Amino acid sequence: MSSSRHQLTDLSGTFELKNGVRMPYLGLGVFQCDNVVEAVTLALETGYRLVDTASIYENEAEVGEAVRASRVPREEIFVTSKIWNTDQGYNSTLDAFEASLKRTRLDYLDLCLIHWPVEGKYKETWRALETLYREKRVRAIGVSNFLKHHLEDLMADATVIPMVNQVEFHPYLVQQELVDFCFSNVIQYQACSPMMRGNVFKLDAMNALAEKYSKTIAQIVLRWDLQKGVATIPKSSKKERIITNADIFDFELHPDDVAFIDSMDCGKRFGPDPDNFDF
Ligand SMILES: NC(=O)C1=CN([C@@H]2O[C@H](COP(=O)(O)OP(=O)(O)OC[C@H]3O[C@@H](n4cnc5c(N)ncnc54)[C@H](OP(=O)(O)O)[C@@H]3O)[C@@H](O)[C@H]2O)C=CC1
Ligand SMILES: O=C(O)C(=O)[C@@H](O)[C@H](O)C(=O)CO
Repeated sequence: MSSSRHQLTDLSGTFELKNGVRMPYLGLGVFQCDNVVEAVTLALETGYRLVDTASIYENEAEVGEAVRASRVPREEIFVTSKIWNTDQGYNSTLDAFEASLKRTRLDYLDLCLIHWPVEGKYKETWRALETLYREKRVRAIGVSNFLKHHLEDLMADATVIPMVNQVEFHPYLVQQELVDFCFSNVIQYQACSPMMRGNVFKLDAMNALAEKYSKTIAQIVLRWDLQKGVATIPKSSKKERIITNADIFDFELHPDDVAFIDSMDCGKRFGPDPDNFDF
């Protein structure tokens, strides 16, 4: 996937989901963010139009507060939340969704994801998300941390194909086969932990690329995401970083450098393995 498919001209840019809803390329992740209202407010002022939260992050209320107080109209902001593992199942998902919405004090969510593929539960969870989607309580539905076999299993019974798969994605974990499967099924790939939970800043090879382009390592890795057609949700709670992380629309990585970053893939995760998690 190259930049030629997308213009990648500015921070207001979006990927079109299978149902026509437009999802911003880049958003602010707020896992373990200690100043959510301030960070989301600044991000929206900077031009970010997507915020990624989850019930387990225990900050949906702060995300909603910042979104509601923003000068940016609600319809221009894309809010994602997720159904946590212990809430999976049909009725419990409906309840968890209502609880999330209540905490945000928003009228709707833009995207709701199954957070992890809990065996024996995720199909019923999906059926509940399909209900919420049909009832127009949420503009798009998707999954997170789903591998190809989880997606194939889910899609065998689904009436709505997931619109997004949010997955750990960075230079050490590309999972190209999963990326290709999602692209061929029009499931938008979205990178979580795009900066390897901070570990990308230790890589000499990324530092060399940053020097070559006179950019920061964060800007290189986030630009690589977009040139691969992958949406991305970097987290920072620091003012300067929230601003500079989004400054990725005035340069283009050469295809050889995109391929070079691809070649760093060694299958290393910084988060849990979707086939082996216990929470
Ligand atoms: N669906 C899922 O299961 C998961 C979803 N996510 C989502 O993805 C988001 C991002 O992933 P996350 O795991 O938080 O990690 P990231 O890969 O985004 O890395 C965040 C770390 O990088 C640091 N950082 C950010 N920008 C810079 C910079 N320019 N220079 C130096 N350091 C920087 C941050 O520190 P500081 O804040 O101090 O700047 C923080 O320590 C989450 O917030 C969450 O929304 C994440 C994990 C799993
Ligand atoms: O951030 C998330 O969305 C996650 O699910 C993970 O961070 C997960 O909670 C984890 O890393 C637990 O160790």
